[in-house]
Amino acid sequence: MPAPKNPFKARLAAGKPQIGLWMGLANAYTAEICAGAGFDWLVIDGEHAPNDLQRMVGQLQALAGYPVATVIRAPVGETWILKQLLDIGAQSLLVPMVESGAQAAALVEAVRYPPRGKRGVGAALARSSAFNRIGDYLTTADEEICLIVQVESQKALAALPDIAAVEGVDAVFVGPSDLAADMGYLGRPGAPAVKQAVRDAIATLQRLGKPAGLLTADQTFARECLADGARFVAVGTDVTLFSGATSALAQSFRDTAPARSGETGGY
Ligand SMILES: O=C(O)C(=O)C[C@H](O)[C@@H](O)CO
Repeated sequence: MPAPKNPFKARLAAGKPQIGLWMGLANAYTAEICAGAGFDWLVIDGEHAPNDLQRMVGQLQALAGYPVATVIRAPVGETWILKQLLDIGAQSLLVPMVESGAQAAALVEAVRYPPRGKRGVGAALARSSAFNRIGDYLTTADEEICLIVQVESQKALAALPDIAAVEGVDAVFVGPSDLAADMGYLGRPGAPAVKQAVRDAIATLQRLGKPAGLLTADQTFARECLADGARFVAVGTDVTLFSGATSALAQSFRDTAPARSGETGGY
């Protein structure tokens, strides 16, 4: 019995665009709500959300029964955490702050078993092998791993051809927020210069035949990038949707309610 097929990787290979959502609420309950929304893929963010391994396992389990692909973003591209994420069952890994071909090649080694790589062999204990019930996991896992590297600095964009040329890098995610910061537009991922840099990167990746993706809550920009050839676009985050909606609802009554007299509680 082989490792499970990776639907995210399969859709990339088929050239089908995938619409996703970023999850930073870091819990299985809201992850399951997102799973039923109709997105093609969901990111469990291990970099900027309070996601530890136990929380990420819980979210993987909550999502397991739904027709949605899961991508886990590692906090950093280091072997020790990548092997743990793979062992808990992540098949698609998003690794931040990749800036060279050499760094990308080292990541490929980290997510592959010997002899093609250096991933530690712990499948006997791992959820990824269905706790050792997938008999052929060790010899079939590599093919179903999808390694997505993030380019999010000017240095990374300059190295984009080298990064994209690395065998084993399955896709490249362009990070508008960090790219903006690096370009001198901190907090302004929608600045024209940043948007152009993102679109140029997508065009380069299209030319190199490497799937490109990004995260943007700007739906117009998302559609522009899809038209440019982006293959996996996250169009929002659970945190900002939840935070924005709750604030808007509260404010809508603030505009009509009398000024509070300072009393508390007492519903
Ligand atoms: O640089 C980016 O953009 C990303 O990598 C996504 C952000 O980190 C995400 O957390 C939204 O701010």
